[in-house]
Amino acid sequence: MEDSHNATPRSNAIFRTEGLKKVYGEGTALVHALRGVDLEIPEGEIVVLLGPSGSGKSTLLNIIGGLDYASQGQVWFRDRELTAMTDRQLVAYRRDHVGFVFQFYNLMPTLSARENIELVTVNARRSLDAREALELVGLAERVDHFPAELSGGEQQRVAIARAVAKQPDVLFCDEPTGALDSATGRGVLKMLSDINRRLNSTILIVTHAAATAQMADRVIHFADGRIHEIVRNAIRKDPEEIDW
Ligand SMILES: Nc1ncnc2c1ncn2[C@@H]1O[C@H](COP(=O)(O)OP(=O)(O)OP(=O)(O)O)[C@@H](O)[C@H]1O
Repeated sequence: MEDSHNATPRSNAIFRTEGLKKVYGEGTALVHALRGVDLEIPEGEIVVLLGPSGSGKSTLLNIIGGLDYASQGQVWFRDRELTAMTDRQLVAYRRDHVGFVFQFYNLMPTLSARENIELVTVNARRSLDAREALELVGLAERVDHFPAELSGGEQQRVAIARAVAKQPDVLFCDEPTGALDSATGRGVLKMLSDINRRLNSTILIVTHAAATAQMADRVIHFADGRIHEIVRNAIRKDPEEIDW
């Protein structure tokens, strides 16, 4: 990644925000999606963001993930200020450091599982090959299958393999189990928990499923564009041990 602004000293936080605000729209149609968020996320943790619909969770994820711009305030990734980066630097940040997993998988329907993964690893600095990535999610035998030949849970596992193939420092997961039944969703969360252990990736999960909080190191409760409460779990449960 290219150098950007180094205004503050390094801490063990992978992300830090100060006074982060986001306003959508203009004139009388203003929406205050983030109203001043101060946050530190330590390296290597699983962090779950919970909160009512419209409280700003996805907005926060998108800004930290370099997909959207803040209106005010600052965000640091390690010692680099994301909010001071140019578009080109943000592209490099996403390419080199970040993986995304969305609710609806976002796989290319005309490409096989292998090709979907190779599409994103072709420019990556250090990547697993498609088969290795699919092995991580238990789908190595489906490497030549197309999305339409896979169940929803399997498609989400391919999407996770695609996100982790770049060996990102951080995985952003926006409602990763929102389109899945609970047993399949539990399997997907187990994959994320295993990836956190094996690759040491920091994982941020936005979800409506409150029980997911039990698999986290840290739970951020959001309300009305602000952090309402942060809870640190003494014990992190395996998704298979959680009472859903
Ligand atoms: N592109 C946009 N333009 C205008 N308003 C937006 C835009 N994106 C989000 N909003 C508004 O910002 C607020 C926060 O939305 P956000 O999607 O971050 O909430 P959320 O907590 O993730 O909600 P959900 O759980 O329903 O996904 C909402 O009022 C939403 O309508």
